[in-house]
Amino acid sequence: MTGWTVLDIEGTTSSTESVHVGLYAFARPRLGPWIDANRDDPEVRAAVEEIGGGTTEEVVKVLHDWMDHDVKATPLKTLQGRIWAAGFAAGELTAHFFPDVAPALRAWHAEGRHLAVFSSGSVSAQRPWFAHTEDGDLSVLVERWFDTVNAGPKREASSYRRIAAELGGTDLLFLSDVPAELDAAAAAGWRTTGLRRPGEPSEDADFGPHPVVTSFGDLR
Ligand SMILES: CSCCC(=O)C(=O)COP(=O)(O)O
Ligand SMILES: [Mg+2]
Repeated sequence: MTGWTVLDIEGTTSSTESVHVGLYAFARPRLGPWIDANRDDPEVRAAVEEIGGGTTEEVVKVLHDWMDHDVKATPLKTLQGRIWAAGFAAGELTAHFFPDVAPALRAWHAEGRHLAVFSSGSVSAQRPWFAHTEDGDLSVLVERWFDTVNAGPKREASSYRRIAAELGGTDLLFLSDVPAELDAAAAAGWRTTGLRRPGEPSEDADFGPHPVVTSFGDLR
């Protein structure tokens, strides 16, 4: 078995609740103090400028509004990711993965399949998310990490072409719970499979022409 399987996180490897309730609630009260403490950090300064600048209070108001509406804006993801990374490092956060995910990732890796992640969550959040799971450190199984900064928006085919150029090869499979993301990957020539997990927002989604599974255990 060769080629790459590229994983979405929220709704695919992990529950929406674990991201929205666990991670978002952790970041929300910390955004303002974090920005104030790290104003001189180039990444933080760039994120604040991209939001439009202003006082910390004004910036946080925009960030909270994006979080309330689950807008996956890159500057929000950058700042959240840094706060979550600190939370994982301090032992204050643990990642949630659906029970079928760790056994499947270990089996695919053992068979020689390459694994990568493409999520709206920043790479600085993706790595500790995979490293601090109830099933142990899954980050050692993942060779490449992509987000909206180093790949581009998840609903645009150009992002999947960019990732394909980075990974090389032609056997590329993208797993996601969002049909528009699968459409973009398919337009770039990738194989796709939708995750319709019970209790997730994608439960009633129309996946159109994409194959659909409810668990990683159903994937060959
Ligand atoms: C652990 S990474 C943080 C998850 C996150 O913030 C997010 O927006 C996940 O979106 P996805 O593209 O993986 O559905
Ligand atoms: Mg998702």
